[in-house]
Amino acid sequence: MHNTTDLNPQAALSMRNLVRVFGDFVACRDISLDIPRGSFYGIVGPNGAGKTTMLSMATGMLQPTAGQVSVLGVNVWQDSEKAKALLGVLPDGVFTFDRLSGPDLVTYTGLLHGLPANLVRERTADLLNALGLEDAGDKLVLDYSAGMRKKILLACALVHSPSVLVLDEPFESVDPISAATIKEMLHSFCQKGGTVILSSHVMDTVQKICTHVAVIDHGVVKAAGTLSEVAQGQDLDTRFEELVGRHREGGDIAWLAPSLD
Ligand SMILES: Nc1ncnc2c1ncn2[C@@H]1O[C@H](COP(=O)(O)OP(=O)(O)OP(=O)(O)O)[C@@H](O)[C@H]1O
Repeated sequence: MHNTTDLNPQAALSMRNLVRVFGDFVACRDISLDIPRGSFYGIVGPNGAGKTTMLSMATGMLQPTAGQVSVLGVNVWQDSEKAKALLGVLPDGVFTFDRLSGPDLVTYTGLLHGLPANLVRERTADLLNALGLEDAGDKLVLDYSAGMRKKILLACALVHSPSVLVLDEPFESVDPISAATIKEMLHSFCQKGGTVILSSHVMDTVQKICTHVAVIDHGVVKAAGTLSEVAQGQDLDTRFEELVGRHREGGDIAWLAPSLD
């Protein structure tokens, strides 16, 4: 039994009292969450709720103002090299080396992780093929479509075969056939004992593929647990609205109408 104030070394990802302040704005306010190993964990919340901020702190990309986080018992901010080897991260809209071709970007990422060149070559080919990017050839990532860009960054997150995947909106802009392939890939990764944490705005996707879910709003965890614990017998969409309670009146903007003359 672990003290709830301590990081939980059994968890895939354990966060304790994470806080992030930007100027005088508190984006994350005292977030504590344990993500069980082998779970498929959905993070949902309205725009600006703090999901990306939380995941960035949890993956060593954004320094917390306060709090602790560990991945499989390794402290992310004290032992960052070891932690980063365990993590595969698809960040939301950050800078990448986009003047490289897709295959070069994945290869470069694999080599940075210290993998041997022949293994990187094989894995790069497998990933491009599985994600339907084999025809992009030498096109620079800069010239990729939004969905292609998402998929090549996913390939970069997977190339070193991490144990815990943290994916910020992995299906955004991705076509339905590629999305189905990615879901299958992630599902099989979980079945082998891997952990997937993803943020999404699509409740239907979360309801269909996730085992667990956390609802974040205004920088705090409103509810977290298995899907059925959080949904409490309701549709996840309905429960979400109930938890964040934010349906706004004013959907009818009087001047927003086609000109009929
Ligand atoms: N670098 C920054 N400087 C100032 N404010 C920031 C910064 N990064 C994030 N914020 C603010 O923190 C809040 C949470 O942002 P965050 O990107 O974590 O939300 P989110 O839940 O991921 O939203 P979305 O669903 O729209 O992607 C927002 O109000 C945002 O403007």
